[in-house]
This record gives sequence, structure tokens and C-alpha cells, in this order.
Amino acid sequence: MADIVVVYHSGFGHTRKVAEHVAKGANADLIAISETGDLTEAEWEKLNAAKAIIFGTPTYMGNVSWQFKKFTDATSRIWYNRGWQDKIFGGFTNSASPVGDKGTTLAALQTLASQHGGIWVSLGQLPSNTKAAQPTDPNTLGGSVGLMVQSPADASVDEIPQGHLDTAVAYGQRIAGITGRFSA
Ligand SMILES: Cc1cc2nc3c(=O)[nH]c(=O)nc-3n(C[C@H](O)[C@H](O)[C@H](O)COP(=O)(O)O)c2cc1C
Repeated sequence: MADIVVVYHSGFGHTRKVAEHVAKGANADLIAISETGDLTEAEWEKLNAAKAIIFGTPTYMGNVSWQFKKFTDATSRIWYNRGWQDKIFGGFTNSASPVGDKGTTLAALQTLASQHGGIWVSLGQLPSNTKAAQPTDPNTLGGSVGLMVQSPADASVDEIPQGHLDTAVAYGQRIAGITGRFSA
């Protein structure tokens, strides 16, 4: 079983693609929150056993999807028993607009990790924000709290900018590296 688990919701597949890239970088297992906002008992056990948990959700109406919020509230039993205390956490969101209130979503993910007494891993990448920046460059959205990805409203799952997916892989690698240092 992997030390790191990416738990995410995706309504239409775009956030799933991002989750796959974060997981590739982190060598993590993936858990998809169902369309009813639920996990299986085995999936909960996998999260409980992980050294690091990475949260992922699309931004819907300026915040996490309702399925992700249902998952969030379902962690309250674990919160009460301090089951995730001192785990490492990260998070990402994907939405249609370059801004699109993704920052509010990332703040919600960071707050969830903090409620659990976790150690939050920031994005840790400089922005590509000069006139010469290209969609293939890393972190063109200039995130810092966590990973931000833009899937333009008319973009298929296969049209997410490559730079955003490369940024996702690098964030996964960063979380894996930090998890390794804490586990040594
Ligand atoms: C109900 C709903 C609300 C949305 N709200 C936002 C929003 O607040 N900001 C934004 O930039 N995009 C918004 N979008 C666009 C989605 O974030 C975007 O299509 C995203 O890629 C969907 O990810 P998914 O395919 O994993 O569900 C919204 C889409 C839906 C369906």
C-alpha cells in the first residue's frame, strides 16, 4: 500500500486527470469520492493508514463540490479521535476560470488539514508570470498555498494545459519528498 493517498472528487473528469498527475508525482494511490459523496470502509481505512493525504476537488460556485464537502464533514469522527493528527497534507483544485475563486477552495482544504492537526505542504514553486510565459510553463496561475489548475470551460479532459499538469506532477513529488523526510 502506498504511503500517500490522493482523495478527490471530479464531476466531469477534469479534476480526475489532475489527481492522476499529482498521484504520479507522489507515487500515491488514488481514491475517488463517489457521486453521492461517499467512500467505502476500505477506502477510509486506507486514508487512516496513510502518512500523507492530498485533497482534490473542482471549484464549484467558489468552493469545494458538495460531494467533497460531504466527505469533509464525514471526517469529523476521525477529527474527534485525532486520527489524522500530525499527518502530512496537501491539496489542489481545478476550475474553468484563471482565478474562479480557486483560492477560497484551497483555503477550505488547508483549513480541513489544520482542523485535523496536520502539516500542510505548500506548492513550493515560483510563478511563471512574465510576458514571455507560455501555457507549457510551470505554475502560470501563480499558486502558493496549493496547486491550482485551469480547465477552460470548453476544454476536454485532454486539453488541460500541459504546464498545469507538469505543475501537478511536481507538487506530488514535493509532497513525497517531504513525507519521506518526516518518516526517516
Ligand atoms: C456547478 C458548477 C459550478 C462551477 N463553479 C465554478 C467557479 O466558481 N469557478 C470556476 O472557475 N469554474 C467553475 N465551474 C467550472 C468547473 O470548475 C470546471 O468545469 C472544472 O473543470 C470541473 O471539474 P470536473 O470535470 O472535475 O468536475 C463550475 C462548474 C460547475 C458544474
